[in-house]
Amino acid sequence: METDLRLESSLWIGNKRYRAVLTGWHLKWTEADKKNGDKKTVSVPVAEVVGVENGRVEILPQKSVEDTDKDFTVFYIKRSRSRSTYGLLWNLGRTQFSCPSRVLRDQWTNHLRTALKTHSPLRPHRLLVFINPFGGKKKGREIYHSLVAPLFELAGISSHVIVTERANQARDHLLKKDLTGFDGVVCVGGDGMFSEVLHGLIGRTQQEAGLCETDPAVTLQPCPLHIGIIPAGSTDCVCYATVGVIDPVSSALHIIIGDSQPLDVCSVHHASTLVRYSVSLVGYGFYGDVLAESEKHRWMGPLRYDYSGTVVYLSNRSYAGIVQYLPADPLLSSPKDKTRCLSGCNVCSRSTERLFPHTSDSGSLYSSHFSQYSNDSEGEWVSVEGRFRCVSITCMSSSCARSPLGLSPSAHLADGTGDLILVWDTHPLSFLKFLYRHTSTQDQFDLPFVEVHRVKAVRFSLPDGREEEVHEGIGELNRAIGGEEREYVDTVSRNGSQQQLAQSVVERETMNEHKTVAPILCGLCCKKTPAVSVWNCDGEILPFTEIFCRIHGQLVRLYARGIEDGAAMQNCSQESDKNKSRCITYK
Ligand SMILES: Nc1ncnc2c1ncn2[C@@H]1O[C@H](COP(=O)(O)OP(=O)(O)OP(=O)(O)O)[C@@H](O)[C@H]1O
Repeated sequence: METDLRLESSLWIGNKRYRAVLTGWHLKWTEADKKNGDKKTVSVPVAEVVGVENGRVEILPQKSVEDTDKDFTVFYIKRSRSRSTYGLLWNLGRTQFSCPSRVLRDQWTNHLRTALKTHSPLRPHRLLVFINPFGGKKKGREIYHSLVAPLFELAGISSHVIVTERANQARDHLLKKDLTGFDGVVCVGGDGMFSEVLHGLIGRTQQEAGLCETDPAVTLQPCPLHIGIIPAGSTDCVCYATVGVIDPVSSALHIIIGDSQPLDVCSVHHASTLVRYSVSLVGYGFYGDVLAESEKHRWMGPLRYDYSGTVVYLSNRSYAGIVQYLPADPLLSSPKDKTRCLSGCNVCSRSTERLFPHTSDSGSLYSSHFSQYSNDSEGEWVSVEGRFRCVSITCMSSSCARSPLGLSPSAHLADGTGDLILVWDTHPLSFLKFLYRHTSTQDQFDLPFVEVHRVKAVRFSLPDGREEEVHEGIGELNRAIGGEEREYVDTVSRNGSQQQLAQSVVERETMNEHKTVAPILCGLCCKKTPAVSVWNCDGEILPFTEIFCRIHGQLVRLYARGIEDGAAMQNCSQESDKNKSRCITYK
């Protein structure tokens, strides 16, 4: 096949002559009229060619076509470093080639298109796109139509676009409508919009497999459709943690070339109900309180998180609880091993083999049924009890622009585990040190009051005597979200119901007679300290305090590849000409 696709000839870029070679896996061009030592070669992997067009064509920022019959334009991925982020920005590279004849031009374009089909079989052809017009700065529509749609068109992807008119529309669509013919689902919005798509796709997959999502003991079926995220929200945490940059063009290019990044998902249950799915943070104590407080100040915009963080910090709260966890195999990895889960991560690759041992291709991966959890449940549960500043479970590093290394810098995207972070009650200044370390490169786990464990499942309950009081709170919260306990607890909306939830949390705080930690300072913080906090689940308040969390290894797949190591790529680009074919470099 490689020999069939091989093509070699002289081509011109401007008035310079190049020797161009298509080998099947790479398109390379080298200046022809220079001495050997001065010759520069550009090598583009075929897998990273976005499209090939006849004529002299420009796509971004505006499409323009000059239809000449001896020219063709190749579009491909070009990387650049971003000053503010760890990952690499992907831009649309473009080179216009001229041929001596139309016949040769057609030969080049045909060969390149055939090579694309042969060597990039996982590229999507048809996508279902949901745009939240109200996410972030309300620019979702503009971002999609000006930056993303032209790239999809160039790559020959057809898309069915739905601009949402209400919260949960995307989730409901995915749960109920015909999805035949789609290769993936793209959400244009923030983490809330991603969560809608996540819930819709996981729910739909289990429905079709006849599995009961609400039962924590059931091993869920991985979703067959990929998810693409075009960041257009306020925080875009999931995009940052899986692509390394928050940039719509980079994300669109990952979708186009059919990148595939498996992702672990944490299911959160209360008794026999499924409460929610999470991919980044399930946090009790500080993170729950900050979310509840911030919901009261939505009018402040993104500033509300800083304000609420300060208020909650000053109120100096800690909460009693019992945490039970099922440790993951310590021989595989550790949350303190100082490694980072980057593109091509070995730990995650080995996990794919471990989680799906009888599958060699992605098609059968989705059709088999697994028993990963039943083996794990034979392990030993560990139980700890005490007062905590916060209890957090995260399935990924949860890095973001503010905390570039994240809540758990060595967490993996797809190893079937989560990291449980326990911050015991401590002096306010020590806790401040812990929080501050998230913004620097200092190790936030290297503190005597912090523990971190790699886990498969976590159970949180309240010490004896607290349950009744909490159930009253749950009843109150359930009334706030509109009635009795439901099998599937609907906490997805960040709008009305979420505000009511926050309000009822506040009411609960002021009604509460339990005061366990003396407030420091005054004014803001002289409210009575509540006996229980709330859970923050990927930015939503959960209506239950006692929960059970289970990590489902590689339950979904994103059009992403994890964070590319910018430093390594740079070293690669400094390699000698001889080694360049091994590196993904462009000039
Ligand atoms: N048309 C709509 N009207 C109102 N709410 C919507 C609509 N479409 C989606 N939503 C809801 O809006 C919520 C927030 O959207 P989104 O996540 O896109 O933006 P964001 O909150 O600004 O960003 P982030 O989640 O990254 O902080 C989501 O939970 C989603 O369910």
